[in-house]
Amino acid sequence: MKEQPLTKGLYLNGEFVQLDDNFAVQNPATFETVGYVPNGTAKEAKLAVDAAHEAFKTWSKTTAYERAELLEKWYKLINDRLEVLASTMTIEQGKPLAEAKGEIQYANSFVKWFAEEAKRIYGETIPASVHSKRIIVQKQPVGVVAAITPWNFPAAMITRKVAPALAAGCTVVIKPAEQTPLTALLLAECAHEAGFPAGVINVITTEKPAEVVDVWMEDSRVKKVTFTGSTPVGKLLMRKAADTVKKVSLELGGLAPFIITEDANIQEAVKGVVQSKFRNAGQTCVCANRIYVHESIKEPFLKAFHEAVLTLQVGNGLDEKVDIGPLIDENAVKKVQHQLEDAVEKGAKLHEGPSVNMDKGYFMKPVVISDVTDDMLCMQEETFGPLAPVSTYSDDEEVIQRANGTPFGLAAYVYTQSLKKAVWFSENLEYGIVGINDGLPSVAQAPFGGMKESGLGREGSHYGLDEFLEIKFVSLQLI
Ligand SMILES: NC(=O)c1ccc[n+]([C@@H]2O[C@H](COP(=O)([O-])OP(=O)(O)OC[C@H]3O[C@@H](n4cnc5c(N)ncnc54)[C@H](O)[C@@H]3O)[C@@H](O)[C@H]2O)c1
Ligand SMILES: N[C@@H](CC=O)C(=O)O
Repeated sequence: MKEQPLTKGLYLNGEFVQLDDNFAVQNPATFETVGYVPNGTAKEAKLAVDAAHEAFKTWSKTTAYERAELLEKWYKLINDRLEVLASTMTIEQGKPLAEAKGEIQYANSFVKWFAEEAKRIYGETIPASVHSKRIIVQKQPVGVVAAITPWNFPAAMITRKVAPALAAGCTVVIKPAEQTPLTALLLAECAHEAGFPAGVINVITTEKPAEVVDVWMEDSRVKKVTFTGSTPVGKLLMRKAADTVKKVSLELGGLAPFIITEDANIQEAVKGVVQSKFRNAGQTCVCANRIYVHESIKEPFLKAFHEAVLTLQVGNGLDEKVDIGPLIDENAVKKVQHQLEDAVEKGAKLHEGPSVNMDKGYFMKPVVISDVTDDMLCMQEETFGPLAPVSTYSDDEEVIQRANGTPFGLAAYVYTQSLKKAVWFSENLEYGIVGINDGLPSVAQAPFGGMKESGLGREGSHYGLDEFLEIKFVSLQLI
């Protein structure tokens, strides 16, 4: 029997609210409508800030232990609903069910980590230069936080922001991506049942992102904006934040180099590059985008890489044999196809991928191209799809220059068996995250974020908590 589309309300001041105007959520694998959610407007955006501002007055005064307890309850409810959260994510976003479950666990690891970390928001005392004074440093929550998230990680990009914000004592207004609001609202249902007070968490779904987010950018009660998404939208928000001098964290696009040196273990490098390149059909900010292989191992690497790619199965993510689901929409498919055509026109060699027999859905087969040069589009702009361009290099100085020669600086990878090279590359790559013989470096306890135009600030770890805290210097004179 065909499932009925889910109908959900947006989450405002502790209630799920229906609106007359709703928009449809489409399954990118089948084009079916899988849900309807409210099309929030400036009105709901303002009501959300009113609620979050009011709730901040009491939430910010709770003890770290009280906040930790609620975060732990949220964690447990998310865990209990792992299956429904994952299947909802697969039908609205497309990623294979096993990957969706992995994302829910990854998302929940932030809730767990920050539940524990809430209790470790330590201040400091600093030796004063006169007998009569004491210098005390206190940390306090910044206030109402606006969190704007993308569709590629519909759960983890929310919890990576919201869990530390709540742990710090902030309240939040969230705008999930229009493609993936259902997962966000299920997370809100878990939070509601966990017992967070009304107004502490608000989720405004909308098909008009600028209308909602502009209200938050203009409102001086919103003290911080934390955004994950494309670099152009991130820059726009940074400009808008200037008027009220909001704190800003930006997790933006990448163009990750994946360097395989002459002494690398080729089988391990292939495993790592497949993991990094094709996770979420190539739609992750830290995906290998430019693969640089030392010229002396080009042939054995390409052969092993191509063989591995031919084993990948493309299809509907609900089918458990599937490794690669659909892309998010038609524009995503067009962008990757355009990069592929541009590369082949400029001389790249195509190594055909596995066959894909889907009559509907935004599917693309994974392909490898070799003889790639830096003037090709796939080496200059984020691909966000299953196209793997392989270029060769001859010495380390040359490849580091090519790897760093971009405005992006999110993640980079190096596969090598030489300790000296591992250290040299990790010190010279201008990237916020460097995976050495590791194609999957993201974890809750480590700082995630980019340099240059890939972003500002860090998420995850104790650094990610600092983003939601003000530092107050109290100068105490004993008179
Ligand atoms: N660095 C990271 O941690 C990280 C993680 C995931 C994704 N990303 C990046 O995100 C991008 C893919 O996500 P996307 O396509 O959803 O990005 P996007 O910038 O189009 O959208 C991200 C969010 O911004 C909202 N938005 C869009 N236009 C807006 C506007 N004018 N004003 C206010 N909000 C607006 C969207 O509705 C969505 O919620 C890629 O570039 C990827 O690298 C980065
Ligand atoms: N893939 C990232 C998120 C960006 O897309 C992660 O590992 O957290």
